[in-house]
Amino acid sequence: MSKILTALTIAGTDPTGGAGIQADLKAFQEREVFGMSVLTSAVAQNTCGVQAVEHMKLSFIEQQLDSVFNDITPNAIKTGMIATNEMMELISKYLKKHTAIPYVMDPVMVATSGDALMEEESRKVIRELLVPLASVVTPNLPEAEILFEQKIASVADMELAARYIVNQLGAKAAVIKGGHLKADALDVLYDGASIHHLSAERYKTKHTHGTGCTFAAVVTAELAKGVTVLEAVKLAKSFITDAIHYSLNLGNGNGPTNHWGYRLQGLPNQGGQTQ
Ligand SMILES: Nc1ncnc2c1ncn2[C@@H]1O[C@H](COP(=O)(O)OP(=O)(O)OP(=O)(O)O)[C@@H](O)[C@H]1O
Ligand SMILES: Cc1ncc(CO)c(N)n1
Repeated sequence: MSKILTALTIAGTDPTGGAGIQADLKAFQEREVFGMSVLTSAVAQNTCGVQAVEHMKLSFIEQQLDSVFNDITPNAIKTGMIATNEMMELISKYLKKHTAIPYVMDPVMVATSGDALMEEESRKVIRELLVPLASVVTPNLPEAEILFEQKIASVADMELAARYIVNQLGAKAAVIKGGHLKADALDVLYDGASIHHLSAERYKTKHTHGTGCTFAAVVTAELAKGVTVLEAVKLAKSFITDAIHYSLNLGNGNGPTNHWGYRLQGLPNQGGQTQ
């Protein structure tokens, strides 16, 4: 029998299931990697926005990490919402003990709705503590501008930002997601050796809640299988494109993507809401 692969997400929740831990676990499952999760913050949110946030006590986050690592060592780790400096310090200490495990760092700062998911003063700390440990960092454009400390106004700037995150901040790779661009959905990857452009048709849809979480979770699941960052990111790009294309039209705001959209590839878009 082949070995069962596992992935761990360390992140916040979305009770409506489109983003955060829930999205990560669905994506892991779709990629046939056994999903595990450590909760950092419980977030009362839905497709319309964030209503309230409760942070877990640091000691309880540590206990959850111990529960996982004392029993099942994950083949890959992803972090999503880490709201405070203290959480970042704790998690970075933990990751430093496990540097052989591929680590995908999604620098979650703001929800699709515009609500803040990280304290303002932690934006510097995440650069210093977590970025250097990452196998790949997956910022969207606003997050990349914060890490790069410069405006990103062109594809050339995206390339510079990706190189900066690797060469200056110490990550092994960085993919700047272009979901917030006007033209095609172009993502720019620097894997430490070369720049790669991953482009897909931009769907005209408001249902993009949790796209970033889902994308990074697929990268994590693929890295658990031992593929290269380039292969993992290509697969994630294809997965998220289908998840957006076969969207579900759930909720009253920015709805979730379809985590099983990838399985519908080539089929007509039955309930899809892309116009
Ligand atoms: N309308 C769209 N059509 C096609 N691809 C898209 C669209 N919007 C986003 N994407 C793709 O989805 C992935 C996630 O990108 P995005 O920049 O939206 O992440 P994000 O802002 O972190 O997501 P979120 O905060 O909603 O979880 C990228 O591969 C991006 O190119
Ligand atoms: C918990 C959580 N993580 C990440 C995002 C970004 O999509 C979100 N909305 N909620």
